[in-house]
Amino acid sequence: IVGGTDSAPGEWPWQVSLHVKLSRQRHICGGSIISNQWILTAAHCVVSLANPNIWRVYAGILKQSEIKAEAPFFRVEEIIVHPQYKFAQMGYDIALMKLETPMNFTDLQLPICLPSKEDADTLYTNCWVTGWGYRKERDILQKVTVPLMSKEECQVRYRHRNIDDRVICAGYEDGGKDACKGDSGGPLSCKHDELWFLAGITSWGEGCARPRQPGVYTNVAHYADWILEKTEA
Ligand SMILES: Cc1c(O)cccc1C(=O)Nc1cccc2ccc(C(=N)N)cc12
Repeated sequence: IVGGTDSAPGEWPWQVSLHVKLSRQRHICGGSIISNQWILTAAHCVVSLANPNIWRVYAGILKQSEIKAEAPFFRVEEIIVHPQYKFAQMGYDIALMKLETPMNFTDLQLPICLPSKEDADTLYTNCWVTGWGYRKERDILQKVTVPLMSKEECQVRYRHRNIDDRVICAGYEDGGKDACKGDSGGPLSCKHDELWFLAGITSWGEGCARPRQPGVYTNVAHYADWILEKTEA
């Protein structure tokens, strides 16, 4: 996150940190709790690390420094990448992780509401992106508020890309506040009528926090059917 501030404990209880343990262990991406045994993240986070056994899901944490050898984590039973995913800039940047054991919800680990297909054109006016990503891997979970941008304007900013209703763009004309690498897979959380909705999944952007180069997020409402089909099976 660029230009953000420290989050408070329990402020984003659906935010998880996805770690991979090979010879060493490190944070790879963010993710969101959408039920007691499903995490939603970005396909580009998992597609080259498709073995569920190397992943560790940390929930209910605020600081990466809380993640010590004895810190509890959830193992991953299954990873489902969207079948049409090729690379982030082409869309379909969405993936599901099924936890080996369902989690108990606490004040520090709770699901976020999924938008329905009909919510695809809701005009959210209070959206935040969170993560432990660049600049400088941060210890405390960072948060920054970002205004949503129209598809038309976003297409102008990314004229070599196809910006359609499968993505949401958000950012400032003058830059300075944005998600960045390492925040990938994490939530774009929008508060609407007193409830928080998972409007987007942090996907890509040209650099980070550059003027006129907004962040691009997977439009979760567009994939509502796919998520239900895969998680209700
Ligand atoms: C390619 C790259 C790096 O190597 C290091 C840092 C950033 C980048 C980059 O151009 N963009 C990015 C690479 C990977 C994930 C990203 C996620 C969000 C954003 C965003 N601006 N909202 C930019 C990303």
